[in-house]
Amino acid sequence: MLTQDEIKQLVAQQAAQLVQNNMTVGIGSGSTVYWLIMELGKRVKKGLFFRAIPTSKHTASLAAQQNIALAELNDIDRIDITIDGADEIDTQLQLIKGGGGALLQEKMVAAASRELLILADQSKLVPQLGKYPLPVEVIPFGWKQVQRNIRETYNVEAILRMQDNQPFISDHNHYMLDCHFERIEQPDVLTYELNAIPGVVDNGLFVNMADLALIGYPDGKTETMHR
Ligand SMILES: O=C[C@H](O)[C@H](O)[C@H](O)COP(=O)(O)O
Repeated sequence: MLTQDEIKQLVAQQAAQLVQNNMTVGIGSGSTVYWLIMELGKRVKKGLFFRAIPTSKHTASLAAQQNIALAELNDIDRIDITIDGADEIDTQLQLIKGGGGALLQEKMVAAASRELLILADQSKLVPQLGKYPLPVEVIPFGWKQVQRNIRETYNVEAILRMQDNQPFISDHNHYMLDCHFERIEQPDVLTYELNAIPGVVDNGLFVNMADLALIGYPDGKTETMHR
């Protein structure tokens, strides 16, 4: 039986084979994507050339260490494929992302992509989104008003994410509220409502964005899901 980390490596190895010469590729963030970057680094060493649009500072730095060519989202027209992880995936391939704090750039890069492929181990598959606390990225000014608004509107806990006893700061200098919905009945409605609250920058629901998901299992099998 494979460990969770070995499953992440397995799906990353398969996904890395999809990258072809001269493609423009969005590279997600997180521990699954770490293995993707390592695999792509090996292929770059053997002569593969592609442009990567990173979704976080951390991904940019890992990719640079692997000699992967980086490009800015502003400098390209369309991205051929983006490969990313997720915190939860439902059967319709709706997602919760942002557990690592990178949801804003991830969503922008995904939106500019012809195809979004999600890599995950089976523990991320859920019948309904919401057990994983939904990250909501907010500007620091007046963030408690956003917290109060979410608490009162939805009767859920919205907890300020902390790191080293300080508020967690995203790559774009925002705070993160982790919202314990437990059950999200209508992700399409919720994402719209949350993003309409003044002070919210974006939230971790990725609705109708993923085209494919590659799911890995402890027995070493993988499954491709389509939306
Ligand atoms: O902000 C982080 C991203 O949305 C990640 O893709 C997500 O948290 C999954 O990360 P991991 O592969 O480490 O479980």
